[in-house]
Formats: sequence, structure tokens, C-alpha cells
Amino acid sequence: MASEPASAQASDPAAVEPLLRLTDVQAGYGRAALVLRGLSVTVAPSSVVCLVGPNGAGKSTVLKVASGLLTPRAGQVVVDGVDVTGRTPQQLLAAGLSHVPQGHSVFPEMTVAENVLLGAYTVHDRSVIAERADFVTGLFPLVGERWSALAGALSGGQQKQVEFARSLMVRPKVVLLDEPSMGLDPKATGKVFEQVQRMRDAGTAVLLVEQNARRALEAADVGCVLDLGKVHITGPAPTLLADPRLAQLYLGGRPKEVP
Ligand SMILES: Nc1ncnc2c1ncn2[C@@H]1O[C@H](COP(=O)(O)OP(=O)(O)OP(=O)(O)O)[C@@H](O)[C@H]1O
Repeated sequence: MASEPASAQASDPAAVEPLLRLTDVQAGYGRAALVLRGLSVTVAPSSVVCLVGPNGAGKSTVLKVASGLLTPRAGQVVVDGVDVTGRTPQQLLAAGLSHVPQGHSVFPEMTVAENVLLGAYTVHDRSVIAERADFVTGLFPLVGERWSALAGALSGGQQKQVEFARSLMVRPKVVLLDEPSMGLDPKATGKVFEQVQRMRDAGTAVLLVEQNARRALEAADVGCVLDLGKVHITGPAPTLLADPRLAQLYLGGRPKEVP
């Protein structure tokens, strides 16, 4: 099956205009206290950025602001140079942000094909849909192999691939992944992170939220540690993994050995 060419890795993420920029975002729910208190984060082209932090730090809330599910009370959301602050989820999807929520979101009684093609519901040109279906099945061969199967018959890790494939049918600039490894065993978790990197290598940037901080940082290019509603520390993921203080506080133990 045809696949679209892989884009080059950004050699210096700091030197290129980010695809997604959240600046000084404040956000919360109803009358409750703010969850995000001046949070800033950027996602460069062809990079995986991983948000880690304690339970309730606001990681999923960042993704909800980025995808328009939650309107920020202050701050700015910019996609590929365009200010999209306050736009609806549909407008943000059109601007290039695709959100894969926590948990399972496939329709189990529908086939894998039907689930994937739902991702292209805004596209009306059949040849474009076919070309994109070729692209996602090239990227996730299992999705092509199980194309006619009921999605509910797939394992949890396989269903995640269907969700990833569906999210790419809009050809997003950035995919927002909320805890993709949740509920998966270690083997399936490893595969999920391989697929995250494959999406990046095929030209889609990724903003990832994970409880499984160590595994996620191992797959990421950049890590951001959230605390008290802000990005507390940010840097190359291997640097964060090697930092003994972070390892103790957020990664559950000793730092990774650096060769
Ligand atoms: N829909 C909601 N309504 C009210 N409060 C919410 C809602 N969603 C999240 N919160 C609260 O906002 C805070 C941040 O939640 P969020 O889910 O963003 O954290 P998180 O870092 O992703 O944590 P976890 O890893 O536990 O999911 C928490 O105190 C949570 O209870």
C-alpha cells in the first residue's frame, strides 16, 4: 500500500516555528479554582512532546484546551502561526488538531474500516479518502489486515491503533494523545509507543499525556513536567530521564543509566 513520504526530523526544534503553541494559558472547570495557571508549551514539527506530572496536575486539561473542549480563561492557543484561541472543537480539528481521548473510543459493533473512515467524515472527495486510507494502513498494517473485522473483536492495543488511524484521516498537524497506554499490558504499551514514534516519523507531531511517565519519555523527544498548573521543567526527554531529582519525584525511582 502506498505511504506518504516521511518528513525530515527537525534538527533543532527551538529553531523552527512550532505547530502548536500554548502561551500563559489559564483554564479550569466552572467555579472551581483554576487548574492551569499560566501554562506554556510548544510542539515543534516532527516531534513527540510528552506531558508528565502527578495525578490531577492538569495534563488532560491541557489537551482539552488545545482541542477546544475547554475554553481558556486567559492565554493563547496558536496552531501553525494562526491564533485559534476560543474556537470550537470542530474549528480546531479543521485547523489541524486531532484529539484521541483517554480510554477506548472505537465503536465495537462497527468494522475497523467504518471506524477509521469516520475520521474522514469532513472529507467528501472519495479519491482523497482512499489515498488517506492507504496512508494509515501503510503506517498501521494491522489496521489494513483487520479492515473488515468488527472493532470490538480486537485487543485493547489493536483498538488503539484503529483510534490512531482514525485520528490521522483528517491529516492533522498535531495529534493530541491522552494516556494511550492506559489499561494495556507492557508488551502492548511498548507497541503503542512505537506507533507514536511512527506517526511522528511520518510527519505528524504528537502531544502526549501519560501516567506511564518513564515509558512515555523514552519514546518522546521533549518532556514537560507539570506541577501546580504550570510547566515546571521542560527539556529533551533523555535529559529528564537522567535527572535524579525528577526520577525520584515523578518517575518512580532511580534515573536511567546514561551510557
Ligand atoms: N470535567 C471536569 N469538571 C470538574 N473538574 C474537573 C474536570 N476534569 C478534570 N477536573 C479536575 O481538574 C484537575 C486536573 O484534572 P486533569 O484530568 O487535567 O489532571 P491530570 O493531570 O490529567 O490527572 P490524571 O492523570 O489523574 O488524569 C483535577 O483536580 C480534576 O479533578
